[in-house]
Amino acid sequence: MTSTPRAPDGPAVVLDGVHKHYGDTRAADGVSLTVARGEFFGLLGPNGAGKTTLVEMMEGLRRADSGTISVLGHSPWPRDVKLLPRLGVQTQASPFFVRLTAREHLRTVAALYGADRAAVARTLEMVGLTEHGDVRVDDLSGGQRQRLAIAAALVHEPELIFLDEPTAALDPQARRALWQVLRDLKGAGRTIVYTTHHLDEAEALCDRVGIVVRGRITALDTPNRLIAAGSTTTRLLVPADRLTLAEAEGIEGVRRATEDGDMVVLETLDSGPVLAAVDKIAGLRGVQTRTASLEDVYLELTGSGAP
Ligand SMILES: Nc1ncnc2c1ncn2[C@@H]1O[C@H](COP(=O)(O)OP(=O)(O)OP(=O)(O)O)[C@@H](O)[C@H]1O
Repeated sequence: MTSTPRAPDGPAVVLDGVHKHYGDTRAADGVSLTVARGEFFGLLGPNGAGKTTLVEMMEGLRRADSGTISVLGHSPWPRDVKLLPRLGVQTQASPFFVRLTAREHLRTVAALYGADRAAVARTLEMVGLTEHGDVRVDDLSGGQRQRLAIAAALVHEPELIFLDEPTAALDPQARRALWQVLRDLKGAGRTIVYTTHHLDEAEALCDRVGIVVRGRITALDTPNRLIAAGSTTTRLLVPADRLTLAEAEGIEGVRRATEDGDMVVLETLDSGPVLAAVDKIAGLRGVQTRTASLEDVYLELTGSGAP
């Protein structure tokens, strides 16, 4: 394996005033951010917000129009052959050698980076594909292929790992298993830049998240601080057979009441008095309380409307 000396300190990624336009579309509109070494950094945002553009500029796959980008202390553009082995990249359209088996595919990728055969077996095991190692890539299921793409990003033990919606096609078990793999990688000191549409995932895994809207970072902090600074709305869910929408709307302190299946959902900034009022009308049996989650904050920031 190429022995690139590891810079002991300095951030993993620094973007400063980065712009990227496609015609009139501002895919990156003056983005500045720093990802620390060892950090698990999440990028969130609606479709077309500019996440892939940002990540691909960090990976050296696209060139910024202006601004500066530093990855492990180097400029990723023009592509730097010394930098590439230190990066692990899984994209939404990762290339495969489809006529090879999963194991052969991974061996080929490993050979490109100078990683050994033991790394291939270890990485197949890590993503739960050992028993599918002899299956041809084009015969793997969508989720198995996705796990192989993740394995290909990890096999050479890169310092900085870019994962673009890695759990999109995974079943719940595989998704949770990948979470553990990622936590272990973080525990081993790797830096992870992670794009996802799963807010629960970002909340569970990421040290910090950046929320991208129309090419700009509109929020950047730990999930907990974003939640604390954002929505203070509490939702009370009351069985609809005991409280009508009109009754709910009549309770002082209720900002909004909606029906969701067999529950009436009351949104309030002050849950105590509202709970007391609900108790008087309907009793508290079966009443559930939901405090704000990262998803609420995300929906507020991206203007996608409340659920
Ligand atoms: N090569 C390109 N040529 C023209 N427009 C592009 C190109 N690549 C991306 N865009 C546009 O730039 C914007 C940002 O796209 P990007 O793929 O970065 O968004 P994203 O946040 O990754 O979206 P998604 O969540 O759907 O993957 C979109 O409006 C997209 O249509």
